[in-house]
Amino acid sequence: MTQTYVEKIFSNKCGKVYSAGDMVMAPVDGAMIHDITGPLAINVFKEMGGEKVFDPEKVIMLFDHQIPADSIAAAKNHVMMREFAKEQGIFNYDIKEGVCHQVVPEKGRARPGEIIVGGDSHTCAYGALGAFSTGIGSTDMGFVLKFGALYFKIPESIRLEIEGKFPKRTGAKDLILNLAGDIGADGATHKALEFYGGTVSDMDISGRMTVANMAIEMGAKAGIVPPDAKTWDYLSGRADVTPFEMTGDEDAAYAEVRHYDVSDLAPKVAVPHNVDNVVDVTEVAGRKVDQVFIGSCTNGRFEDFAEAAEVLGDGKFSDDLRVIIVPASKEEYLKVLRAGLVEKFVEAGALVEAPCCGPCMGGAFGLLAPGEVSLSTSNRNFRGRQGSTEAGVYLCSPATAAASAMTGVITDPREV
Ligand SMILES: CC(C)[C@H](C(=O)O)[C@@H](O)C(=O)O
Ligand code: SF4
Repeated sequence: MTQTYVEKIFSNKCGKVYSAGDMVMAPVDGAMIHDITGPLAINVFKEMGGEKVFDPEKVIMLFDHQIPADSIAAAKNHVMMREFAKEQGIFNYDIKEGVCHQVVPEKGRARPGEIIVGGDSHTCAYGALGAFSTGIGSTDMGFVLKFGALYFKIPESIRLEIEGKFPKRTGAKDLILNLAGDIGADGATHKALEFYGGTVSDMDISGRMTVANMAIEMGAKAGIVPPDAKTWDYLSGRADVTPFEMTGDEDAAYAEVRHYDVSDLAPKVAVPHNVDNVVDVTEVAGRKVDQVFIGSCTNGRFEDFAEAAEVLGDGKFSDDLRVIIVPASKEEYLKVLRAGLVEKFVEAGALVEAPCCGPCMGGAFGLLAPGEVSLSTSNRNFRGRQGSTEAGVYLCSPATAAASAMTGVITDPREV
């Protein structure tokens, strides 16, 4: 019998052969809570009569959205969660490590074949390491904290076969924006995306994280790259793992198989106010930008900043806009720092901030005024996402962001 990768994960975890569509109560290997949704989940846990969490070692707690506390309400949430962590014996990364979706993989807390849930929609990011990981609501999270398991309807998978070599200054972000444009914001609702093909094998873990991260922008429950040597390499020294082989069978009952060739891919931009509103950069080139944000769980890694730095060369950022650079984690921040990129970006005119979500969600800082335009390497451009509902957010790759930051208008990075 053949199975998709997702069907294999659930069958292994639940000890019986299951297929897409089946409802199962599956144990979770990890439950991530952060400063925004964590307090709600803890309240639900208590309302359910919860006294002790199912396993403190499997609960991952950190603060990333509003750090350091940007309001009294945020500070109170942090206090409440710190107390809960202490009382439950949960290790709390607090404000020290960075954005949840970077920190969880980095700390070796998402592994191939595991089922991980998180109180955040981009939890699908850990699919980059072959885990079935998905975002859940706070009521479900309260239940998970108590019981360590959750009802899942095993999703059907869409098999994506990606081939070809990325042309100059295009990469993982352009690919996933292209897929979002093609599949649409609800084209994969209740399904999982499974990524295969030479392009995906060649992609480093950073690129796979960019791709898996945005699966939810097509409505998908998960976006998964089955493990290979790169996955095990990334995990060695981070987690106690023994490599194994597991992949979706080619002739499994996929909802759909789609083929893509990236050899002719152009740098892509998602235009306000929807992620699937995707065009080639050439179509919007020349539009004025007020703020450039390079960071977030989608593109806040060393590889992303190295790409931006390569485009920047010895140049400067335009005086007509603000450039905000925020590494996604302490580990990534230190890599950027040690490579001399912080100095380079600061000299070029950027603000480099400590690891956090930053302007991505219009939470802590870097908000836009009415009429302003942001160019952002993050994953969402909904109306009001980064401040005023009268502002516009364009999404792009770090290369496009850097090229545009130098000119002050949306710029094709291939021309810099
Ligand atoms: C605050 C949080 C619940 C939210 C999410 O679930 O994704 C945020 O991280 C986002 O990116 O919109
Ligand atoms: S960086 Fe943005 S997308 Fe990622 S978790 Fe934070 S707010 Fe959500």
